[in-house]
Amino acid sequence: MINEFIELSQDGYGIYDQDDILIFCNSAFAELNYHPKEQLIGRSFEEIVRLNYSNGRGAKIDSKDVNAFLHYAHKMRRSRPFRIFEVDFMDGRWYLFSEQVNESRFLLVQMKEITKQKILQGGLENTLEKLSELALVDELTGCANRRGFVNSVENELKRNRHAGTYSTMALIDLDLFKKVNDEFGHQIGDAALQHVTKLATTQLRQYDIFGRVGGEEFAIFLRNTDQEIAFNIINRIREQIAATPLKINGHTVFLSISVGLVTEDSKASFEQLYTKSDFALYKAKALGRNQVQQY
Ligand SMILES: Nc1nc2c(ncn2[C@@H]2O[C@H](COP(=O)(O)OP(=O)(O)OP(=O)(O)O)[C@@H](O)[C@H]2O)c(=O)[nH]1
Repeated sequence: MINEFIELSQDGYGIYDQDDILIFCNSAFAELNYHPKEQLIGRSFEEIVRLNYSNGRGAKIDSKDVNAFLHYAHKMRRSRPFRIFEVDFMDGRWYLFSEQVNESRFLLVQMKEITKQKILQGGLENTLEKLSELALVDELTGCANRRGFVNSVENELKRNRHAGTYSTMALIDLDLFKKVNDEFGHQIGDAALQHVTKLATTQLRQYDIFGRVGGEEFAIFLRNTDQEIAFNIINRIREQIAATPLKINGHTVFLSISVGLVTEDSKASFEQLYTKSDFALYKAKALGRNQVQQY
């Protein structure tokens, strides 16, 4: 009875003896090895692999070197009483293989097709990756959004808590941005936000953290940077933005930024840095905009 069900099964079943000669297989196993049962039984595992490989069929062999693959497979087969692993085939199908060894070192192989599950899993992984990216990235400018910025800065602060170094946070707000939108329209306003992002990020070092933390508000975190150097970097960004108007659709849009900056030792929290730089930003606005003020 069990033999009848094994023969009917969609899963492939095969038994290799201690010399790795195939002594039994069902029809599904034969079909998965692209030969009738009679042509497979009596052949060794190695012969079957070589046969499929020479016909461009069977398991995808990463190294493109069938000898290296066989060397690896021989090492792994019977290395444990039970093994389970996934195999992708040259025709695009995926199989879950399991190998069971008995006391006489005979090996029972079971092959179950999992192509559908692999496709779903791949789609799900891609979607998850995109979703987590979306959660941290600002769609308009491509830089970190508020959450992405906070995450990165908090990780950095955690890493540097005991380093005894200085870090700087700068809060940037576009000046009179409402007028830009009112005069040129929201679309050009959006382009201005992209323009500012590009100008700022090209001035920054690879490990500086930049993000859009509000509608027309950006923030920069400079680790390991004392006040004077930080001021120079941020002021250069301010000068560059003031000197590089956005030219778009025949318009020239002049932009400037106000910046509040604070430098603290590595024990400061994100909230402390943010509150202090916001305070300095308020000062920069009150004193006439297009300037950097330090806390
Ligand atoms: N185009 C565009 N505009 C935005 C976006 N987010 C916020 N804004 C605009 O930014 C403007 C901010 O205006 P306010 O907060 O009044 O400040 P301001 O005009 O920049 O003036 P000051 O900050 O005082 O220099 C508003 O008009 C918002 O509509 C966005 O994603 N795209």
